[in-house]
Amino acid sequence: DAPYKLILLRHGESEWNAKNLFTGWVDVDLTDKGEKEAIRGGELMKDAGLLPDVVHTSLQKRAIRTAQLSLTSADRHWIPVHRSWRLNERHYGALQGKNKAEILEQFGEEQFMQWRRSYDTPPPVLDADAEWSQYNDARYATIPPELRPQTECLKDVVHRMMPYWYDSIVPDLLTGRTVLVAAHGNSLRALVKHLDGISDADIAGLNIPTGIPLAYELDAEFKPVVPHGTYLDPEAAKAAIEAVKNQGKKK
Ligand SMILES: Cc1ccc(S(=O)(=O)Nc2cc3c(c(O)c2O)C(=O)c2ccccc2C3=O)cc1
Repeated sequence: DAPYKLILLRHGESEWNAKNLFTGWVDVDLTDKGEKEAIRGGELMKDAGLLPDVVHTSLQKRAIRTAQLSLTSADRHWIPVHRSWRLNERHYGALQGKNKAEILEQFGEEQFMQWRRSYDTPPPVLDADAEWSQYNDARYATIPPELRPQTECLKDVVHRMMPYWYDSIVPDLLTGRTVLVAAHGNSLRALVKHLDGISDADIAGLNIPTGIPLAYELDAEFKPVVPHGTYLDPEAAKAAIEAVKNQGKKK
């Protein structure tokens, strides 16, 4: 019975975050800093006595390794793990592999700002045989080709993530298990949008700090007992959220 315990953990710095490139479905690894963030995330769970019984993650190594590193430092490396493309980062289409300057040059400020704020406008598609395409990657062979993303808007991410929430995560919660979801900025945004009932207009402005577990207690209707959940290191979370807000204002 309620309350159900859910922990969200966004992977830390990746090799392309450090280079300020759009990553999306490109499968880059964590940097040393990103690994340390994951380890600290596990320590925070352990200190809080919030021990996952099962973990759900994506098919991308930065999330898979964040799950493993955090669970190891929480002494919970032995729990069952489930991986799905439905928890992958948002597919950034033709922007994958590009930095801000290249995008501004190629598409202009107007288009850039529109994409940035938009909920339902996807970037241009990435051709199946393009340099940063994963269209023919073995791990996506089980997705029917017509369903395989070649670009996504946030709305697309919500729609492909929600079946996984209902069919795979909720059943685990219903058995009384504490569930860890170790995933990405936009796949976690999609989940938080659903949990907290955030509007299409507001969700683009929501940033989930990396490496700090976000704990939700859900009632019998799967509504958060505390809206927006509780970060296991509230000060660090507050500072990180402020920093991203200021970074976004930077020209
Ligand atoms: C690689 C990169 C480019 C631009 C930035 S930003 O400082 O301008 N902030 C930023 C930019 C964007 C985005 C963003 O969240 C952001 O913080 C987007 O979400 C986005 C979604 C679909 C197309 C384009 C964007 C987008 O340009 C950060 C990182």
